[in-house]
Amino acid sequence: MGDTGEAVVEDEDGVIRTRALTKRYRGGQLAVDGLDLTVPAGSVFGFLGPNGSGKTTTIRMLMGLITPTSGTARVLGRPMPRAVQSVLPHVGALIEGPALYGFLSGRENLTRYDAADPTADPRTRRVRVEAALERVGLAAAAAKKAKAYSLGMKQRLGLAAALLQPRRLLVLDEPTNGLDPQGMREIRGLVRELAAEGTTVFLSSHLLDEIEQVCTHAAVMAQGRLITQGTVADLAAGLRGRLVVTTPDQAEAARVLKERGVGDVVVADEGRVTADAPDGELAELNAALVEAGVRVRGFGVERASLEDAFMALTGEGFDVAG
Ligand SMILES: Nc1ncnc2c1ncn2[C@@H]1O[C@H](COP(=O)(O)OP(=O)(O)OP(=O)(O)O)[C@@H](O)[C@H]1O
Repeated sequence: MGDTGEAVVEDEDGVIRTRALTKRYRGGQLAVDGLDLTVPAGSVFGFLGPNGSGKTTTIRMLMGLITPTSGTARVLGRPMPRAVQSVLPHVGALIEGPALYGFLSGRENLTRYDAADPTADPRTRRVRVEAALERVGLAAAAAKKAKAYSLGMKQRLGLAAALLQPRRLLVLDEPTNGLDPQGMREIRGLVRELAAEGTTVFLSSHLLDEIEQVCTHAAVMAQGRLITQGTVADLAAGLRGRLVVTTPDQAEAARVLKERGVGDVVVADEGRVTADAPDGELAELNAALVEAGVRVRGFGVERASLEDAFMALTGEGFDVAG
């Protein structure tokens, strides 16, 4: 809306930056509550939270589709929704499933998308469309009608549409939702490739392992609020792992561990004894167990997962289903 004069710049404070971003829907629902988000350039940023935690609402504000109730959002250094016209050409988005014409082929759908972009040169349209089809692995199925596509193929076609132009930022809302494991792998592989080429990718997910597999950074949402954000490694490392000893001699193992000053020793199920990961040498502890006659069948530290981090932070489980 008029604010297209300044060039889009790389904001050193992040490709996406929100401050106290808040959305209260008309019905009174506080969907996003005071969100401060910083997405570094070049990151694959996972926006994680259970269903209804405010992810889609945030993405819709970032893309200028809805107006915040209060607070600010900057994308590529420009304020949204004010600078929507200068920002969106640099952003590829896949939100709530792509809108496709079922009676048109994949290729024809992409051609339509490209033609709807006033900045796209019609003379090079064919080349762009073929390159995008190739990119997402749909070249062989390009002549098929979109209604005959599987969910995964439709999702890939949506991604192809987002990739018709080189993008600085890709915003993907639950890109693997409803896909089978093979489809998920393909989308994740594509995300990794795009990131390797320097595109910042912001993707929402309610799947913790997905975030752990593809993201460098993550933010965790619950009930409209940001719980934490940072590198995925730091989020999990913020929690110490658990020592896990597998043995038929659980009571004796527990006694030895306590004697050695190991904290929070718990006799668990399946012949396991767990405890805080110790500071000292693990081999010595193992030797002490063996020396005391404990039959050690397994011994090691289990790394804390993002799911552990989420539970530690919220005191709640994560709805990994769905
Ligand atoms: N248009 C709307 N009007 C009123 N309330 C809404 C609207 N859209 C979403 N909400 C509510 O806002 C909250 C956040 O929803 P949102 O869709 O942003 O969450 P989400 O994390 O994206 O979840 P999902 O993964 O289910 O899409 C929910 O309580 C939801 O019911």
